[in-house]
Amino acid sequence: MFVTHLPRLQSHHFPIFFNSPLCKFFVFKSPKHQLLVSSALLSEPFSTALSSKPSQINPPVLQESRKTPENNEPQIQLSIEKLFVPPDTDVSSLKTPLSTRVLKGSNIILSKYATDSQVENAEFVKSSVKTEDCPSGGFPEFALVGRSNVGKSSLLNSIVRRKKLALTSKKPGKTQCINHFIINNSWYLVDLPGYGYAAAPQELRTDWDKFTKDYFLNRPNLVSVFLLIDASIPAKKIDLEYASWLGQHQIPMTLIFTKCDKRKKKKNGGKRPEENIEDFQELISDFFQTTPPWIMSSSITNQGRDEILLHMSQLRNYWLKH
Ligand SMILES: Nc1nc2c(ncn2[C@@H]2O[C@H](COP(=O)(O)OP(=O)(O)OP(=O)(O)O)[C@@H](O)[C@H]2O)c(=O)[nH]1
Ligand SMILES: [Mg+2]
Repeated sequence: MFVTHLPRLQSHHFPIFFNSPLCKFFVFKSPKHQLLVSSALLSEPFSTALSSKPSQINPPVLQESRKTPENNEPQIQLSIEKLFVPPDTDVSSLKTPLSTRVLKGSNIILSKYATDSQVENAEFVKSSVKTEDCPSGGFPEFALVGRSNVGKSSLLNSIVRRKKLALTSKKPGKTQCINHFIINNSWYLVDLPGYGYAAAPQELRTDWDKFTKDYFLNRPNLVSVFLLIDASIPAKKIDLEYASWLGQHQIPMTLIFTKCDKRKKKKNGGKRPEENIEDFQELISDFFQTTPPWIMSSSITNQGRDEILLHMSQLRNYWLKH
């Protein structure tokens, strides 16, 4: 189901560090995910993924380029204001070309905070159904949320390179608690129940919705939510509404597009993951003033695993220093 109307979020909902770029276009090519940059120069970074509190500057309105490439490969074309530049990052002073600083299959610029991204060890800590029961200690954490069956638990396993650390299932509704996993004894990954599982009893669904939203609103060490969206199917209204809810409550968000390995046109409702991702971007541009950071992934091919870890490391290290 497609969304026809969602509330437009005002600029004060999102911290923006963006300052007039010399507008040039980025071309994101698929399936090789090459990024071609004609030229680029930015003077200030901007952020939607991290709970920092910058002064607010409206981004300039730039055109999006949608040229067809000569070899007819599908592509996502991004203008500079659709890139995510981490806070405290001055891309005009980067020594390497900006194109080499964009994480593969994403709109994310890599900052000086991207260090210690390897997972050395990962352990399950505990399951909770109340925010106040979650582990104490104040380590930075990232929560995986998304529709039931979108692949949250599978992505967690892919990230930590363990097949069964988080339990997965073909049937939706597998994860039912706030599950904390500690990584390298220094940060948490959190697996959450999915939303939108129509077959679950209404009471249970309301319960999951209540405690996950309470967790988002009241967990002080939550660095960013990772909202998972199935890229193998067209955008769902419930996903757009969830993204909108996170934005309205100023909860930092990164979009992870899952199941990017599912490329068969028939199964995908006639659209490839790149096209569904582009459609989703288009739909959220109606209610987000700046593009949130996003990354393409697959738990089958492990696409996006290193990029997600690098992005988490830069968000985490910035958070720890501020
Ligand atoms: N092709 C493909 N299948 C995937 C991918 N990720 C997950 N799946 C499959 O999708 C199904 C659901 O995966 P889970 O990881 O359990 O999904 P979940 O979001 O944790 O689901 P709930 O806990 O029920 O909310 C399983 O059959 C997975 O094998 C992916 O990247 N590609
Ligand atoms: Mg799960």
